[in-house]
Amino acid sequence: MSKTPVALIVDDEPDILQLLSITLVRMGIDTFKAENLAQAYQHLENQEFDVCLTDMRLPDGDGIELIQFIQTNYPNLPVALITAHGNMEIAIEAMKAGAFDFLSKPVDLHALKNLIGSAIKLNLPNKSAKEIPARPKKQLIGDTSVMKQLKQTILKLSRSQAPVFINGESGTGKELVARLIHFKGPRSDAPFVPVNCGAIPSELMESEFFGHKKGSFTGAINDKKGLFQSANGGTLFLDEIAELPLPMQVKLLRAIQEKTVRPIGSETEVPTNVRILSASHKNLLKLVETDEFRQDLFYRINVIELTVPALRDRVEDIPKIAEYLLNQLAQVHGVGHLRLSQDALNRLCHYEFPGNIRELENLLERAITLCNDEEICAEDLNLPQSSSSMLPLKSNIPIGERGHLSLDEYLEKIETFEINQALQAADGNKTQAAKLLGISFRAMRYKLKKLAID
Ligand SMILES: Nc1ncnc2c1ncn2[C@@H]1O[C@H](COP(=O)(O)OP(=O)(O)OP(=O)(O)O)[C@@H](O)[C@H]1O
Repeated sequence: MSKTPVALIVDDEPDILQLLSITLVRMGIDTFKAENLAQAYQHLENQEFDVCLTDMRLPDGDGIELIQFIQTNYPNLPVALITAHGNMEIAIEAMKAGAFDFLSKPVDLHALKNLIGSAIKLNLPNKSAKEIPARPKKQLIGDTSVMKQLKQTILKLSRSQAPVFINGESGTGKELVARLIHFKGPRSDAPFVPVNCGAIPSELMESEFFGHKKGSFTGAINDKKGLFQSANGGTLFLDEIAELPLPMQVKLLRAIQEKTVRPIGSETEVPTNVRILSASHKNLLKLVETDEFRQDLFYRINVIELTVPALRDRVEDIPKIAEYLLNQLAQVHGVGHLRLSQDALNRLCHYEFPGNIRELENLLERAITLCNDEEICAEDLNLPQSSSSMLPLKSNIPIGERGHLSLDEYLEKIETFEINQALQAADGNKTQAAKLLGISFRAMRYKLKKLAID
């Protein structure tokens, strides 16, 4: 029989303490109560706990102190802060200090149950291999110190419910990092729902995120669940969050803050229990300064920021990553063992990789189809002539030789050239090509149409 979970509740108001205790006991959890920090420290010394709930204001200190104490002395114990309603600043401070999650007063029973459920799962013994749900097959390869640090941070963050913003150039592995945070944490048997914010047409965004009721607008022929509801219990990964139009940013902030959504055409709010992870290759703080991204949303999603380094900043990892990707590609293509010649490896280690690991993946995939035997040589890689080139997508349009062309025609020619180069580097993937060019998917779609590029 599994052991009964034990919770520590810390609050200086006896009524609240009693109420929380009764609620938890009804959920099958043993509780210990403390009215101040001193009592809490004493309980922690005498008893092992599975979860701790603490109020912010305590007679001999505050909840943040307790969170820090637990982080240092009992790092495996999930602790959540109970805050005054709407006090997001304190909630964010608590999560930065290592709190697993927070609850707003008056405590909502549904939210409390979800929180306790996730916390208890954290310390359950590892599931047997059979029980483990589909995990991401892909691994995060790399032994450089920056990658070791990243892996440790992922493990730590997987135990928390805090929103994480993942920054890094296109193709560095931001989505992979988000998946790992999800799959190593207590939400792993619920869905991980990735969404590319730059790829949803603005007019459909609200319905995509929050769902709609049948008949609520032309074309709404059925009830539709939104992404928040699809990710319920799990994680919603907002990729390219900088591409969200401002009106949508307001609605998203509200949904995150209130933990409810209202489908279009519905009278009622639906509670949601979703962890938000987000990513962008852009500098969000700069966008906040130019009023292109809302500051309040920025602070809400960026409680913890994680940077995935560019491949050129961890060159020592290139051989291992290349070998790993080659093995994966060999399986996909049904070919035997493949290896890189020393020459090919040298070329890769000297290449700039503007498209990072995704570009390496594309490049190896092309090389597999070109190579004659099981060894991939430097020529098969088809890298630009000058391997030390910092800009492999250099325009070959002579600047200053506009000739008879008008300025617009000349600029269009350069644009067409650069877009074709990016499409080639991204193996025809328009979303990736747009990222390489530093433009949104919408802008890319517009330009492809305008310039009649196939
Ligand atoms: N460290 C790594 N080891 C092995 N494979 C990796 C690593 N990092 C990324 N990859 C692989 O590289 C590809 C690109 O990664 P991913 O999609 O996570 O990047 P991204 O930063 O989210 O890209 P984008 O900005 O374009 O959305 C994926 O196939 C991923 O599995």
